[in-house]
Amino acid sequence: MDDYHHVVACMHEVSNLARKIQSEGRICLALGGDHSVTIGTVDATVNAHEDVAVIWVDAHADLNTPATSPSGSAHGMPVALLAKDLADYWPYLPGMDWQVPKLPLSNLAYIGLRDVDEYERLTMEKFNVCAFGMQDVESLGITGTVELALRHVDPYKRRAIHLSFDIDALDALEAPSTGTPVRGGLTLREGIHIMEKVHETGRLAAVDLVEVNPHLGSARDVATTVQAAQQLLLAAFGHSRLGNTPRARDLPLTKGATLKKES
Ligand SMILES: NC(=[NH2+])NCCC[C@H](N)C(=O)O
Ligand SMILES: [Mn+2]
Repeated sequence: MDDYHHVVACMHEVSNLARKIQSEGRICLALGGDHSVTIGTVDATVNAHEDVAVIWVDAHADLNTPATSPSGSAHGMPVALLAKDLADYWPYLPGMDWQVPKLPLSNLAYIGLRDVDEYERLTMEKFNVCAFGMQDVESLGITGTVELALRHVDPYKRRAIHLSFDIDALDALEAPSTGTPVRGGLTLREGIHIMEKVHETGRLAAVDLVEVNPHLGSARDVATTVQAAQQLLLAAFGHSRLGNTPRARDLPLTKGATLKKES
């Protein structure tokens, strides 16, 4: 692919901004768009924190290099570019001098895989990458899957967590407006469960919600996809399906009503 270095150069800006947000102690949210935005956002997370775990929820592994990619698409490559273990597999690309691959593949877990290219498979086997494909979600259930994924990437419960969620991890019925949809995926409920459990750790540092493309599909497809993305994000940021207690913990009195007994 000839213009990958342009993408990488733009991602320098994204990384700087995302790093600033995280250094202020805020959770960085990136909405996309192309999954290659993670070249900037994950770079920021690994530089803003000592020790980082990545949960990558996706139908695809996004683990190609220019030498292995069947499509040449940048969104199929970000994990390979970020991975420390794969540094030697990249040629020198002008514009990417700022980017140092720092993420150990052992700190990453995939959830939702069901469309993995041959060389991505080979890479996963060679580097023993932790991956929960849809078969695993079927046999372990989503609760077991998330528990094991978190235990793998963050065994001592002390790492900052970067959660990268490609909307195509959801079944194409749940999120049709995306560029590379694959049937047989997660339900929205399973996606929400992942978000809730990662939120519960209290160590969420950054979230990407990507590959939402409102230019694809009918108006109904777009509404379905955008609503799914909204539900996922609410869950990631602490919205409870059972309701959240208001910050002001007192129940307001209706005008004219008086409390007879202190409760
Ligand atoms: N973020 C995505 N939607 N990635 C899809 C990648 C598809 C395919 N594996 C490729 O490398 O071209
Ligand atoms: Mn992806």
